[in-house]
Amino acid sequence: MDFLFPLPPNLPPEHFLALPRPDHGQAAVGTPDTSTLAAHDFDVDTRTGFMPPQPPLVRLPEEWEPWETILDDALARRMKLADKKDITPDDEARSEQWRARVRELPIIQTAGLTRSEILLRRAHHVLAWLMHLYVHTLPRSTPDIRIPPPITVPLLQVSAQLQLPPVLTYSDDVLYNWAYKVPPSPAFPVRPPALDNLRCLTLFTGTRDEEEFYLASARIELRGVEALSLMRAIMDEAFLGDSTAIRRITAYLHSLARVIADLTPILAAVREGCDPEVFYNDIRPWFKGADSDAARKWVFEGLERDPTLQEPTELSGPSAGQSSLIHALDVFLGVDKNTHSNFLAEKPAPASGPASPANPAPPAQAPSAAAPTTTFSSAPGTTSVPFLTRMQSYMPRHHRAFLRHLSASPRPLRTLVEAAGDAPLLEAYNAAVTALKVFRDAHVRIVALYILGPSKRARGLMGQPEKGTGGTDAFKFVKGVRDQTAGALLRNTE
Ligand code: HEM
Repeated sequence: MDFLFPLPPNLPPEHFLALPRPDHGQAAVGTPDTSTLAAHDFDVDTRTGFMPPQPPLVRLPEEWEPWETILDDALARRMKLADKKDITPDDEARSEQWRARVRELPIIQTAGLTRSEILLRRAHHVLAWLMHLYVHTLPRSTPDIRIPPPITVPLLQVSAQLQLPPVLTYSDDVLYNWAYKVPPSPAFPVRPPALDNLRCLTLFTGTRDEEEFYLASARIELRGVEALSLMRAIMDEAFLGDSTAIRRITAYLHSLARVIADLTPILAAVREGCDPEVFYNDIRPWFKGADSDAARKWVFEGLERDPTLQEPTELSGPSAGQSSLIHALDVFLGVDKNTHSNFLAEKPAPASGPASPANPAPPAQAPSAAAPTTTFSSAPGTTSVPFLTRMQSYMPRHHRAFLRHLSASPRPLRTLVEAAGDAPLLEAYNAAVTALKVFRDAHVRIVALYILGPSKRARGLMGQPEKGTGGTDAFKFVKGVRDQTAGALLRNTE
């Protein structure tokens, strides 16, 4: 399939977008190979972007069936979060029964999974889900969180292969967690799913609220696919850089602004299917990673059974802050110079070992002149790497490579716009940045509704301050990123 952004239909022949280029024909020597912007190398599909074009695998082969069975069992039991106020001794006994079965699982070899990325992805999905179920059903009185060898060993091995942290990521709960609601007709077996034709494979709570929470992101990923082809078209034109190119880039940027504008109502629609109190009290606690619980350490038992394994250091839970699409928009528009400078300033850096496949190093970050503007502690990090940069190490490695490719563009769009001195181009660039800022305005409102409000109510009900910062830091963080997006608008200096 041709990845070039298709020209709008019914263009009059004299329209500038329809004019033949003066230099069309053979590509000049040194032309950047922007066709790779959505190539196989980056695992970015022309129809589904960062989502796979075919529904993810729903079950591992026989050899790994014990993991699938015990996951099915956990989900069927509808186990309760350990810190639920209404948890009964019966609930506790049922979840302990399940955890005992996990501890008794054999340590299944993972060598046979390494032949296929798709098998590895499903294994990461299943094992990470098992680990979160195990950890968050452990009674609060348990001093340390000990993750048993039947989970630790394969999860760390699979994570090392995928170069992902051994914890639930956005790719586990969004990118590789969907199926068609209604399968496509056999005549069109590989067809990107319509936004309303998606369902999820795995849910902690089995609620529509949880499903709609993941699907909001999935729909944004799918609607955003067009942005990737526009980026490619703009990069091609930027290489040519003549006056026709500037006019075309201007038009493409207005299209990009429209695509980004379409993401905002999709985000806002999460309210129709996901109740804020259900999200805050019943869904979000399952996502917590090791760094959300200052009082208890996560101990990975069985590391000594495989000398290649290392104590993991990156253990935040899943976040849409790991969406490569939104990062790609930031990077392409050059907004990341602002937005990717948000540091965690309050927490001490966790002890971090050397980078390894299981502890993927965050992408290299150019030293930023911008001072940290917000603190953020619901998904903490090191003091030396900003949160959004760190979140890139939670993305599938091909998508990380894609972002690196994008940020290494020899002709960055923002520089081009600044240098061109062309008012319509600058206006079009600002339209795209404004659309992203408007998306983040809506996101700030969502975080207020889903986290800040419920955390305040929880505090009120308890009649005492909630431990930690509640939702305040998350709220400050997303507001900071929104303000930094607005700060990326360019002024017309003419
Ligand atoms: C009920 C829905 C949502 C809630 C409650 C929510 C909450 C949050 C929170 C608390 C953060 C701070 C980082 C963290 O804790 O992980 C965050 C970051 C972020 N979220 Fe969401 N989010 C929601 C939906 C979405 C959706 C659908 C997207 C789109 C893919 C999205 C994209 C992002 C991005 C890109 C960040 C990083 C900050 C930024 O770039 O603006 N969120 N979100």
